[in-house]
Amino acid sequence: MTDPNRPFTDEERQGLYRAIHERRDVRSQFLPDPIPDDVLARLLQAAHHAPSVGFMQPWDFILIDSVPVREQIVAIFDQENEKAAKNYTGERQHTYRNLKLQGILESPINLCITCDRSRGGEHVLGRNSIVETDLFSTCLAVQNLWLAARAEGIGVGWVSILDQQQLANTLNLPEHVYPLAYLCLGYVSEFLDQPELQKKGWRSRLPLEELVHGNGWGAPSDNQELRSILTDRPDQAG
Ligand SMILES: Cc1cc2c(cc1C)N(C[C@H](O)[C@H](O)[C@H](O)COP(=O)(O)O)c1[nH]c(=O)[nH]c(=O)c1N2
Repeated sequence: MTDPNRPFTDEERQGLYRAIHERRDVRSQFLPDPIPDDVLARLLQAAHHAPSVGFMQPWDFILIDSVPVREQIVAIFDQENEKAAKNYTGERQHTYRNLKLQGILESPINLCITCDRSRGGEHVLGRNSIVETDLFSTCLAVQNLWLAARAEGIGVGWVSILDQQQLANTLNLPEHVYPLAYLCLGYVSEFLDQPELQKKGWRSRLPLEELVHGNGWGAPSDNQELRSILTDRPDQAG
């Protein structure tokens, strides 16, 4: 058995930061190649090892490879995306309509990660005050899977332009199970070097130093040394 207190080697630490910084939301670059079962199992294990409130583990994993089911999801997406496009006018709407925001059929497999809101019974440790902590926990499972996938060379795209009730009906979810994340998974032709929305001029990454406050909202931190290095990626410093 390995010692859980052994320090991470430099290489292990760099690998983790690399997965974090080079993870991308993928829509356009999927290849049709299937994901081998052992790789898929590792991704699901990574998700299942996420933290969860009261160790509730509220997630289930619905693997969707059926083309007819995925076509139904695309129809839900098209309907919601049309509504979303109408939130913009002029050039902005034109840009929106030219964004590719899902790879449901291009990817070889889709995965819906759900949150069973009743798992663990009526009183889940840590969930008595903030009831949404089951949803937060499930988001952490998504992120674990997303990072593990990046390390495996697999792209993940989150599709949320979907009517939740129609999605739940299509996947036959019981009433107490919430479809938290609809994900497209597959190998990719390339990982972009920056978020696709940034590359296409939709929105840019905010400067971290503007987001770090001291002792309350809006007050810049007094820690000048910290402020001066926030512009660099700390894993690449020195
Ligand atoms: C909860 C949630 C929901 C969505 C997303 C993300 C998350 C966290 N993202 C992906 C999102 O656009 C992307 O993460 C950002 O643009 C940043 O890019 P990278 O993920 O760093 O490549 C996303 N992308 C997309 O094309 N269609 C979508 O419906 C969604 N929905």
